[in-house]
Amino acid sequence: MVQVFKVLLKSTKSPARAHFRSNFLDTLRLTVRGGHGGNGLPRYGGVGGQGGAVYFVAKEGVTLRKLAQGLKEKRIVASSGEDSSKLAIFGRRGADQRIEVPVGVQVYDERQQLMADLNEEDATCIAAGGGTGGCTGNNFIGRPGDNRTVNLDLKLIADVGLVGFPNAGKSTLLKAISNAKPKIAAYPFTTIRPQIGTIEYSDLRSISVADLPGLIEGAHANFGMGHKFLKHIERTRLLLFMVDIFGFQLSPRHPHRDCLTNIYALNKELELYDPTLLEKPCVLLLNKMDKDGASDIFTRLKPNIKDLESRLAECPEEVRPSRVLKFKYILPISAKNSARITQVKKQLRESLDEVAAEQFVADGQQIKEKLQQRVGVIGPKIT
Ligand SMILES: Nc1nc2c(ncn2[C@@H]2O[C@H](COP(=O)(O)OP(=O)(O)OP(=O)(O)O)[C@@H](O)[C@H]2O)c(=O)[nH]1
Ligand SMILES: [Mg+2]
Repeated sequence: MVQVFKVLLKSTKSPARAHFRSNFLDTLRLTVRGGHGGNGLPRYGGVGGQGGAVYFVAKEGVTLRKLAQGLKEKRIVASSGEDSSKLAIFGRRGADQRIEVPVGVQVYDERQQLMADLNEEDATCIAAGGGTGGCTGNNFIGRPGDNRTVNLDLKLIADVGLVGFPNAGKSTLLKAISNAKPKIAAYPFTTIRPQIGTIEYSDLRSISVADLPGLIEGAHANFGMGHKFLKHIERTRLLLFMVDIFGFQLSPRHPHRDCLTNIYALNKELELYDPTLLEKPCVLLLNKMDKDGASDIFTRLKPNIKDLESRLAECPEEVRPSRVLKFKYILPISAKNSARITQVKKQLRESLDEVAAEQFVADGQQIKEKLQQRVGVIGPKIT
């Protein structure tokens, strides 16, 4: 495996290397400690102040890089509670440490257990609680606060996630349909960090689209920082697959794969990373239709792309998925010439509405089942 990765690194020149060196920060490890509880005063029954807590608050506009740069050290300690004294029988509570983190951060403890998913503005979680102040229950000796290492893992939240191999034209499309201004170039790995663009509709509705760096085969096994990017797909509601109608070849050392095989290969990467991703609603765009010969390829492959099962047996084994994707729509486009861009926008909106309607029905069903369980056998039947 390592060997394959080395070959891959060698064969993909500077842009790929830039990709691997990318310093986009989407994880951050911090040590957090709640303040120590103040001591009580046994003679007077005085209670020590509670130690301060370290807590995280999700805020738009904050990035993990800014957060890391703003911290003096990666250890955040809240203040201790004050001891009880003759003049202050109830010791003052220690000051909290309030840390702003980006919206979309998940907080994990040292055992990789999820502590909190801060997926909306102002969502809050206590990372380390303060120690109790000294009182009768603890012989008037203040307790230490929680002390742990936490991992902040940022997963972007967007309505739509763009998925494809490098150079397919994902960023070109994002530029054409949204307010984003991504870098576009004729070599793989131009996009080295996820970027979100917003599509504005005339009725003031807006949809967010995440442009993700191109995947490579083996991304599921973390080649090409695959996990770093695949994880962002998890939180999108719709996957927008994009392939070059002429196929793709990562480097002369790699096989050239036609458009159909690339669809299978993307399918397989997602399946290996997390098979539940295949259940997400998805749309397929076949790009670069402006180039000579594109229509012929499209006409030839269209029936097979529509029914991915039909040629699955001929797909090379290393990229053959065990379960194929079911696209809601398949659209041939030219992102560069903005051909069929209006249709893409329309389809994305319609597909998201369908997803929302399906979710609504599913939620309703779930509520009904819960009510049914509560009412039990003696209650009225809910229809
Ligand atoms: N002819 C043609 N070229 C296109 C089209 N869309 C994109 N390109 C070209 O394809 C190349 C790659 O485009 P990008 O938008 O950077 O591709 P990408 O998928 O974002 O690539 P990565 O960021 O490396 O994953 C650029 O040279 C684009 O000008 C298209 O519709 N037609
Ligand atoms: Mg790009």
